[in-house]
Amino acid sequence: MARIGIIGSDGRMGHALVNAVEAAGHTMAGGVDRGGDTAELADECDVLVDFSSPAALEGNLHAAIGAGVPILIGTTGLEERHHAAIDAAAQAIAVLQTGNTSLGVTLLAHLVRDATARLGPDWDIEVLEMHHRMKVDAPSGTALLLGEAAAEGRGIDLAAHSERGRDGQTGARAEGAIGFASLRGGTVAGEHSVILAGEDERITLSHSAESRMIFARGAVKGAVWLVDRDAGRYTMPQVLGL
Ligand SMILES: NC(=O)C1=CN([C@@H]2O[C@H](COP(=O)(O)OP(=O)(O)OC[C@H]3O[C@@H](n4cnc5c(N)ncnc54)[C@H](OP(=O)(O)O)[C@@H]3O)[C@@H](O)[C@H]2O)C=CC1
Ligand SMILES: O=C(O)C1=N[C@H](C(=O)O)C[C@H](O)C1
Repeated sequence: MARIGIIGSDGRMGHALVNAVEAAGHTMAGGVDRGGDTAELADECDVLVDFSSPAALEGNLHAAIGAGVPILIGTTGLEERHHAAIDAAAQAIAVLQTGNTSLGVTLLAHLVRDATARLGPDWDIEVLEMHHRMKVDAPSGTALLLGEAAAEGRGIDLAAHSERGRDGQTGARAEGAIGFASLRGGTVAGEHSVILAGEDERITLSHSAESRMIFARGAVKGAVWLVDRDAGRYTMPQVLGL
């Protein structure tokens, strides 16, 4: 039984996580939100789970390192500097960061990597996502994770090939681009499609989240898996054995 501390406990994911922790037979060590004492929480738990905000990331890593506890980071909207901070923290503690903790998306990323590795470069890659009206970052962390999988399969660098937010006289599609489009509205928990568009045919690989519980269950699994791991940066495929 693991004692799990939740950062962002009063948010949409925080509420789902409380349910998932109890359902899996683990213990809620406590939760913090904006202005809370994350260092104190870290001292009282076996693992921290962070679904809050990129602005909180550095402080959360600092608290985890201070207490010597692992941390699972589900927060999205992370930039290069956040990933550098995670890499540095992973020298001292076990860290798992992912844009999506669900089993379905973890498998989808494998399928996307495999498909883009098998198809030639004349197949255009587009990533489409839709989320609820309250989501604050775009493209979603999952869209970026899937874009990364597509880029890996094709053997290219995602940053150098991303096309985001097309508008106006864009010109023809850049050769080798990986395009991203984001829709927002209603209460959609998470819809992602990777569209592979070739000459006269198209393949769509997609995932639909029907509830936030899929993310919460995956996060609890990942958090428990992190307890007592050596320092390092880990991934959801490692947790799920995919
Ligand atoms: N990886 C995955 O599988 C998933 C990732 N996410 C990501 O998780 C994050 C949270 O999503 P969601 O729950 O919908 O968002 P919410 O806005 O509902 O919840 C965020 C919570 O974090 C709190 N918070 C904000 N800033 C801080 C801070 N500095 N320190 C501690 N707590 C803070 C907020 O408090 P306050 O309201 O006071 O600001 C709020 O309670 C997002 O980045 C989202 O994209 C979501 C689903 C799945
Ligand atoms: O903010 C959300 O709600 C979600 N965020 C994650 C993302 O950015 O991909 C995961 C999930 O799609 C829900």
